[in-house]
Amino acid sequence: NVHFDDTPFEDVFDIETELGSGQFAVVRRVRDKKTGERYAAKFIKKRRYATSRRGVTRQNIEREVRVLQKIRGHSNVVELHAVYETASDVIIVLELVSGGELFDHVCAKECLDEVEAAAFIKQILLAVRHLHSLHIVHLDIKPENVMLKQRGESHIKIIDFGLSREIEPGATVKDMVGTPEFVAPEVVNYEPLSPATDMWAVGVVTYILLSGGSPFLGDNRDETFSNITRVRYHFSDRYFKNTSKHAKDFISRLFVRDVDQRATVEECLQHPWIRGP
Ligand SMILES: Cc1ccc2c(c1)c1c3c(c(C)cc1n2CCCN)C(=O)NC3=O
Repeated sequence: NVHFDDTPFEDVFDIETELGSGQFAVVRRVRDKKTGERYAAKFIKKRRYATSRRGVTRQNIEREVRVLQKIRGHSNVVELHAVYETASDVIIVLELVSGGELFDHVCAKECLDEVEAAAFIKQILLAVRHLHSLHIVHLDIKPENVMLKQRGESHIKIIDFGLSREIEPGATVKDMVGTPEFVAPEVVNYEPLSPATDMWAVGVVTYILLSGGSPFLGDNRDETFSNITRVRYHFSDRYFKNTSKHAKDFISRLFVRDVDQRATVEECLQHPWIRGP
């Protein structure tokens, strides 16, 4: 399991380059001094005082670590390697995925052909099925959080479980989380979150992979939210003229307002667009 090491982080790893940064976390590429192995280290700034709004609470950090521990062992989910703590940060050492973001891959090609897109979406569905089977929802599925293991290969890994949480069946979790253009109507309306919330986001990612455009994005946040709650999207002929009926049906089964009617991950894996010929 994960060793919560008392050895100072700096004694074990050399810090190489910064890979990315968010509001309260910085991700750096690090190298184990003994083995030469490279990892991604996520430095999470700890909240100093209860009344502060800066930094992340211990409870939220422990939740992310607990989720990472629980989901280990699936080839489409990034592996947790170790956890360290300093006075100011908790450092989560993670498997390094060096193929770049799926987002960049799509941008480089403007949009993907259906066979390639379906192959990526199938892997995302396999990772999501793993999470949902453990009653965990990701809550921030978007192209930036889907990364290629190696450049030029099509093996993807889901990363960044900073917003993920365990949702026991029947439990009610409400929270305004996620990235506006990917959130489901229940998030906008502050209604209970569920695995279906992830499935909506899979629909948005699929739409983007096939068209390069974002289905609900408006000129501002309010317009985006209004498009989402009214499920206002369309398959513009410009991008979807040559898209198969199966692909459009796959997306339409996910852009469903009623969470009980929305396709589950199992139904998506059985869909003709994913099962293929
Ligand atoms: C080569 C590279 C470049 C940027 C990276 C990563 C790897 C990366 C990684 C992770 C996270 C949470 C964020 C990461 N970022 C930040 C941007 C992610 N959307 C991670 O868990 N493993 C990574 O390799």
